[in-house]
Amino acid sequence: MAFCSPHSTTSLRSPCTTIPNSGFRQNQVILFTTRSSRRSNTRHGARTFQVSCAVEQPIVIGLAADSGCGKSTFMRRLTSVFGGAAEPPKGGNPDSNTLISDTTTVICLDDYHSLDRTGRKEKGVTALDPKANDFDLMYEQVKAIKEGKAIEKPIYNHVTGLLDPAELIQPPKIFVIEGLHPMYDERVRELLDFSIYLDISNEVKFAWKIQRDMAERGHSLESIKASIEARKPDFDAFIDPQKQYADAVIEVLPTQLIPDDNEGKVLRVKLIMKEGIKFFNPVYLFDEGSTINWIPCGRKLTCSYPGIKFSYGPDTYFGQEYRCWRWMGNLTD
Ligand SMILES: Nc1ncnc2c1ncn2[C@@H]1O[C@H](COP(=O)(O)OP(=O)(O)OP(=O)(O)O)[C@@H](O)[C@H]1O
Ligand SMILES: O=C(CO)[C@H](O)[C@H](O)COP(=O)(O)O
Repeated sequence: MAFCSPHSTTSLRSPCTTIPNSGFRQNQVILFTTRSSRRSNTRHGARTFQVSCAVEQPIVIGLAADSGCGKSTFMRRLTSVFGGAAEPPKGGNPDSNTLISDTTTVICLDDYHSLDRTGRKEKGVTALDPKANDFDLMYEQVKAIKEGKAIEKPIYNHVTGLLDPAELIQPPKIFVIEGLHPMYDERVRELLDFSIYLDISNEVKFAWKIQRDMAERGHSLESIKASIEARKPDFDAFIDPQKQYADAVIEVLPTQLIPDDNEGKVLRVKLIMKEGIKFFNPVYLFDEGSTINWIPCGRKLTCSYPGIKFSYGPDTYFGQEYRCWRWMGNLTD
């Protein structure tokens, strides 16, 4: 939404600024001239008006999770909800981590790794360690986007493990920063309009990562397990604590409906939503504020064994008021 107000140029002392022809901008100044028979406020009958428009700032959303916890999967779904298919920047680096749709640009915070793969190995740090990341640049660039300015963002190349030349990112309507540390640095955190943490339990994380890294990335079971174990101390120290700052946390845990399930195909999901966030109304089931358990009868809804179970109700999380929506089971249709 844009708020526009017309002023005659003489009523404003501000100089006229030129605006680059790209993206969404704030404080746009548009000059236009009309012919007028009246001489007041005119030169040779021409009357000049200035329209200054405060255009909506990009909305900035942070999505945090460990590697292999479904950030890309979740973002693909979310950008399609916002509108348009998300694609890598056209004509750019084929290994770019960025996705752009009509409304939304998603950048991956791996692009702010200050140490490349060799550098991390030499220094004995993981990518989760803040020492391997440039938070000053992350802050400056997210702030610039929020101010409606384009940025030259570095690219971390996951294929080569090197830092590639920067890519140009224009300010979109919705700007999503996804990765390991969107809520780690207080300055970056303050810029977020909304934040989400995907809290995937170790059992589910193992199942998802093993299935993907063996099928798509050619890793062995042993190497995947070793990598998850090696990252665990830094995950606990630097990634997991960010969930206390999130406006919404999505916990994914193994089901309790099937005793000793180790397939990880039937899940238990808990959506924890902070109260009182601007523009965000926690979702609820049937009756706001109630707690509901529901097992569908099976005649109206098709669901395979073991069925599904919902509940909804108020909860506390890190000492704050939240609404909590729980889902257990599997809907097939
Ligand atoms: N909601 C889900 N239900 C079932 N499987 C999922 C879900 N989300 C993700 N997965 C599976 O988990 C694996 C990892 O997901 P994804 O690639 O989206 O994670 P990521 O956090 O983007 O990983 P990375 O940071 O390592 O690139 C994929 O194989 C995907 O199919
Ligand atoms: O935790 C990660 C975030 O996705 C990656 O492991 C990190 O970015 C390093 O990447 P790579 O293993 O490709 O060098």
